[in-house]
Amino acid sequence: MDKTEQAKKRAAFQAVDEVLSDRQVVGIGSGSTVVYAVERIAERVRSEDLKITCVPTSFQARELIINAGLQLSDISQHSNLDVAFDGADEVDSKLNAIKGGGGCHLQEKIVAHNAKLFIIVADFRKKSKFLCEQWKRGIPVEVLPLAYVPVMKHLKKLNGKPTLRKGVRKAGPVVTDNGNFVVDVDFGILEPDKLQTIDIAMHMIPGVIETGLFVGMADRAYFGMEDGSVVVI
Ligand SMILES: O=C(CO)[C@H](O)[C@H](O)COP(=O)(O)O
Repeated sequence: MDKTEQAKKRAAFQAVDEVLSDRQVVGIGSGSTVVYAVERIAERVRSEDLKITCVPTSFQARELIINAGLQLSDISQHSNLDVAFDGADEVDSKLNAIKGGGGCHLQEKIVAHNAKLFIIVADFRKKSKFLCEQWKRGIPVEVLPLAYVPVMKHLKKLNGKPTLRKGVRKAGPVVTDNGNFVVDVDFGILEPDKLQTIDIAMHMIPGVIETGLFVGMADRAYFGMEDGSVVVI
């Protein structure tokens, strides 16, 4: 396992060990770091006989839950979650985050918003002072397919540089689990006090379904560092 994978695993394991307790309803995020959180939840469920109910944020999360033998529910049956564990593309020093590198931020945001605790697990590459310092792909925005052209026009008026996300093997745009497109918008480096204004402005554009800016949502972030430590903010 390389250094980055080890860092992801350490962060996820420590977060689950410190936060998870019996009889919780737990949101399961998406991406590669959350895989380790699910691994640790499943280990603890088995060894401590915990009663944990899991709410997925994506097709991937649903499969992770099922394959780990955990109890699967959904947000309509369990809309009051105790905690949600999720990865992030970048986290600033005030715990604001960019999510949606994997295109799952709509369901991730719904689950995080309905959780008492929202815990981010990530490796050292995701820890920044300001958002978009290291993450150069822009803010992921989920967009209604028929509206992507006018939405991109209006994102440019906000001084953003929008790009329609294209598939790697698939010809044409990436389609989310919800049947929508993703537009990645580059606004340059974003200082914490600018985030809410820009997020509200994007939400005001008809056709924008959800942004990957998670402003003031995270309660804690666990970063696996290169030196083997875990930094918690
Ligand atoms: O927001 C996400 C998916 O929509 C992921 O949590 C984010 O992309 C981080 O993924 P990884 O843990 O693989 O770095």
